[in-house]
Amino acid sequence: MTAVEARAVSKRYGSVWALRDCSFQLPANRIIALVGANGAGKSTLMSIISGMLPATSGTLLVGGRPVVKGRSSDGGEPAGSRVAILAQDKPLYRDFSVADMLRFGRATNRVWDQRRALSWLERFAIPLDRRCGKLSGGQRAQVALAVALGSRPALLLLDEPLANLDPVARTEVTGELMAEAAEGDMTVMLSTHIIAELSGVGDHLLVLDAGRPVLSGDVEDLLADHVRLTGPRADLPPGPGAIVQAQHADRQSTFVVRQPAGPAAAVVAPGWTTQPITLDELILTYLKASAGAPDRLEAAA
Ligand SMILES: Nc1ncnc2c1ncn2[C@@H]1O[C@H](COP(=O)(O)OP(=O)(O)OP(=O)(O)O)[C@@H](O)[C@H]1O
Repeated sequence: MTAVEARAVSKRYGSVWALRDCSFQLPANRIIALVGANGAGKSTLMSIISGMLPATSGTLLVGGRPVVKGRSSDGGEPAGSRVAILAQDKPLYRDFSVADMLRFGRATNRVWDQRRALSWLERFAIPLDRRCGKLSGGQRAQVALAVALGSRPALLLLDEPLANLDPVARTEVTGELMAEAAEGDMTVMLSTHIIAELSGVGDHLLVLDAGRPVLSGDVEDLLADHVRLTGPRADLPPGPGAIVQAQHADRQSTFVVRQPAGPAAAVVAPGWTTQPITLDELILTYLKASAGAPDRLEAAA
């Protein structure tokens, strides 16, 4: 099942291309990590997926249905294409109590699951009678998450939502979200520019660089498919596969290679060693490779 499909989606703000010809498919009921540097286009992509922002060109489908700008999350669409977005600024009414925010959620969403919202708040010990303006940044993030979860989205978009959480809370939140996704009726897409935040979080990866997807896939598959080969200086690695990165010193060459049939295809030629690659290394390798590509995005049309 596909949660989100992008077909040649581009977005231009004036003369700046924020997204350029993005095509990808993201599987349903998973945690998708959307990774990219500042300005890579993550917020823009999430805004388009949520229907808040129109694409300049291309088509985006959620749950198989094209996203139409302005369609609200309670606009009557089928359950499979309901989207909730938690943007960086976490809109909460400062004078509302936490309980008021849940009432607000119930009043503004056609579908509302009070039990789900309440149990999230209980899980993180957020006092219902406290005014939102008196909550810490991390607690406000939890309230916003509870309201988003209460709307029972098929797709929950979290735009750098964990920034205000301490490391313990962050691990707990992502663990709970993974459990909710594993129950089978919600896909979570969370964006970050901090690769270290990712470990153990996303099980599917989408890496954006300067508005283009440079890597997408199941994290385990990606890690299994890539290998680092080090050996005597050579122009090409000693086996099949696409070269993602090549580095040469006087007497030694190192290649990161994407192999056609997983690590079983690794050819260990005399003098060569193979090493697995970590998730951080994999992402950085693709970002570096993309930065060296000739058609970088800065050029405005
Ligand atoms: N409203 C806007 N008007 C003009 N340019 C914009 C606008 N919003 C974003 N941009 C530009 O589009 C590009 C992508 O921005 P976007 O906010 O989507 O990136 P991001 O990956 O979410 O970045 P960050 O991690 O810093 O939040 C950047 O070059 C940004 O300056």
